[in-house]
Amino acid sequence: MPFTKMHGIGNDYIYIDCMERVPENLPQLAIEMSDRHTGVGGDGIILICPSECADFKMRIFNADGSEARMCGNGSRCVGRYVYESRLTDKTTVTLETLSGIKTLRLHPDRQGNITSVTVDMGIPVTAPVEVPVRFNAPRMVSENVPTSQGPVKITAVSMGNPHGVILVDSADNAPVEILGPELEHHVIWPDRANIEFVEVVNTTELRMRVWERGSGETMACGTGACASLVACVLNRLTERHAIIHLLGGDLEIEWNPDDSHVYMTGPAETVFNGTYRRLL
Ligand SMILES: N[C@@H](CCC[C@H](N)C(=O)O)C(=O)O
Repeated sequence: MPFTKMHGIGNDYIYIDCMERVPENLPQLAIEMSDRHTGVGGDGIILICPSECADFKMRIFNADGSEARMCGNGSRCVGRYVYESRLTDKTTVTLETLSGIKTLRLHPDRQGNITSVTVDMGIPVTAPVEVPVRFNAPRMVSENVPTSQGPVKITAVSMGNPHGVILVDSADNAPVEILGPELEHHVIWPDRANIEFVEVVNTTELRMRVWERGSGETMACGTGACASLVACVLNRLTERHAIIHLLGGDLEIEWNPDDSHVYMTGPAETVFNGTYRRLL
């Protein structure tokens, strides 16, 4: 089975062209291929499929085999893949996902390589929640958040998939590996969640680390970056247009006041092509 390894600022997935045929047992395939010791290695797999209502359809499976509804970094890579594989010659591409149809604007350079992609991520859905978990963490930014024993203030944002955004003094020192898995599985979420730890640098810059549902800490999360900006705007901490610094690089996010859509711009990189032979 041919595949292409791609990443969006270090959020790496294995892309499988399913325009002709879809492999069997996708959750198990995602677990096998994503394994960084015994597989190809990645944060999950992404299938590029035909669509009846858009130019293409994207399906994403996390490294633990769970299927997600949307992937920001993945959608940019799908844009680059379909253009550079000549599956389309359009630079505005519609992409069906489990959370609706997204529009991708591809930005080719003079050689025709797609250096960056802007994705219309749609309208976010938000809710503030308080979660009573215990943690030993640096002091949180918000005055509402007590110290080590008390509730954590979370802004819950759906970008088509669920996110819990927590404000921290320092992204570097955030307890991502301790609080991340605890909050991912907290009972407040009907189907787990992605957890973002966000440091406000200034009104147009954030630093963010993420614990992703089904994949653990990753280098970046596109939907998470969008959710973080939305949470910061709602908490009156930033403007509606900001640069989000993640472990793997930067994303530009805008929450447009006219249409209320969130727009994400960033790179998409191809790493290598390969062939995978399933042994089981
Ligand atoms: N890394 C992705 C999000 C992938 C899905 C997520 N782990 C989920 O389960 O919702 C992104 O760039 O948005």
